[in-house]
Amino acid sequence: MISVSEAISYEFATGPDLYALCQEAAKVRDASWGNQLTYSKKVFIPLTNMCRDSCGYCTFVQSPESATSNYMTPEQVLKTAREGAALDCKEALFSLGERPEERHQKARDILASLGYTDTLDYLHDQCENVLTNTTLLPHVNAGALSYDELKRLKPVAASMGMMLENVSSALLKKGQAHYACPDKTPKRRLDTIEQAGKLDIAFTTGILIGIGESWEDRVHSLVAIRERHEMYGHLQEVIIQNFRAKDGTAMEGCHEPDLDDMKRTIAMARLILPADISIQAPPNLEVEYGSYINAGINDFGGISPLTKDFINPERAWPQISSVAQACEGLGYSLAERLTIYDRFYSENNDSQQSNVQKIDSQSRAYLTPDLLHRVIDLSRMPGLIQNTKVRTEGGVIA
Ligand SMILES: O=c1nc2n(C[C@H](O)[C@H](O)[C@H](O)CO)c3cc(O)ccc3cc-2c(=O)[nH]1
Ligand SMILES: C[C@H]1O[C@@H](n2cnc3c(N)ncnc32)[C@H](O)[C@@H]1O
Ligand code: MET
Ligand code: SF4
Repeated sequence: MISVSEAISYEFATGPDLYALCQEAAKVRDASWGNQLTYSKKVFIPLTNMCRDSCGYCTFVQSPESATSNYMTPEQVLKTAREGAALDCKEALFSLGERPEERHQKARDILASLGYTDTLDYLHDQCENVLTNTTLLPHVNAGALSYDELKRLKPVAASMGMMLENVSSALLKKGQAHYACPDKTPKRRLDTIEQAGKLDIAFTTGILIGIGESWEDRVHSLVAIRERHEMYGHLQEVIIQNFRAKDGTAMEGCHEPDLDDMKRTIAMARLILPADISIQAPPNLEVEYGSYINAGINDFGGISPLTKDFINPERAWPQISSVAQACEGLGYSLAERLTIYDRFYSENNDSQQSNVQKIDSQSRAYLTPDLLHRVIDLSRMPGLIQNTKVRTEGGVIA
C-alpha cells in the first residue's frame, strides 16, 4: 500500500506512464483476486425519488411538484423482486433519496397513506417484504445513516452501502456539486462508514470522480476509506464511479472524466486500498469498460437483466455475455457473486481480518442467523462463484 505523499507526488497524478501504473495495479489485483472477476445479478428498487438534498449532478431526484415524484408501493416492490427472482437475480438493490419527509409535504402525505411517518421505517418493511416473499437479498443504499438507523436495518439487509463521494468540503459551497446537500457533508458520510463498522455491517462505499474535486481530494478520500477499514475491517468494496453529465441538472455543462482519468484513479485506488477490498467500477458508464480490467478492478458491481440503472437511466447495462467476453479476451473469467462477499460469512473471515485493530473479534457477525442461512443457501446455487467453507457463529456448517 502506498502513502498519501506517494499517491500525490508519485508520477500518479500527472505522470506520463499510465500504462506502467496500470500494470502495477493489475499485479496487485492478480495477487489477491487471481483471474476471477465478478458481478452481482440484481434488480434496482428506487423506493422513493424524492430527497431533501439537491446534488448538482442528480436526475434521480424529483421535486415534489413533478408528476413523477413518488414512493413505490409494496406491490410494486414485490412485483419487481419476483420478476427479478424469475430471471435468476439474487440481489434487490434499494436505492433512494435521503429523508424526503424532512423537506417535502408531499413525501409526508404519501408516507402517511402507506401508514408511515419515516422513510427508513418504510424501507425496513420493504426489505422485509422482499425477504419474506422472495429469495433475493436486499442491499440498502439509502445515503447517510445514523448508528441506530443502521442497526435497525441490519437484520433485513445482507449488505449496505453509501458512496463517500469525496471528503472535500469545498464541494458544499454555492455553485458546487454538493451545495444545499445536508447529507453530503464529509462528516456525515465518514460517520456513516464508521457506525457501519461498529455494527459489523458488510459495507460498500466509493468515490464519485469529476464533480469538482482535485486529484489530492481523491487521494484523501481513498485514504479516509482505508483508515476506516483499518479500524473495523468491514468494507467489502470501493466503487470508482465516473460522473456523467445529465441534461437539465446544474452540472449539465460540466466536463466528464475520460477513460484515462478513470484508469488512473482505479489504479491509484488499487494501490492505496488494502488487498481484501474489492475495487468495482460500473460497466454502463463507459463504453470501453473492458479497459478497467487492465487498471486493476476485480468487480463490475450490480448488473440487471430486468431493471435499468435508475441513477443513470440513459446508460443501458451491457449484456452479461458481453462483459464475460471482455474479461475472457484479457485472460480473466467472469462469475456471479452475492451482494455480500464470501469472506464476511466464510471460514476465511478471521485470517482475512488479521490486520484489523478491532479488539472484540468474538462478536463479529455480519449477518443475523436468519440472513446467514439464506445467504448460504443462495451461495450454493449453480453459476455462483463457489465458496467452499461457510460457517455460523458456532462453527463450520458446510
Ligand atoms: O446500478 C447502480 N448500482 C449502484 N450500486 C449497487 C452496486 O452496483 C451493487 O449492486 C452493490 O454494490 C452490490 O455489491 C451502489 C451500491 C452502493 O452501496 C453505493 C452506491 C451504488 C451506486 C450504484 C449506481 O449508481 N448504480
Ligand atoms: C448512488 C450513487 O450514484 C451516484 N450518482 C448520482 N448521480 C450521478 C451521475 N450523474 N453520474 C454518476 N454517478 C452519479 C452518487 O454518488 C450516488 O451516491
Ligand atoms: N441518496 C443516496 C446517495 O446519494 C443514494 C442514492 S443517490 C440516487 O448516496
Ligand atoms: S444523489 Fe442521492 S442525495 Fe443527491 S440528490 Fe440524488 S438522491 Fe438525493
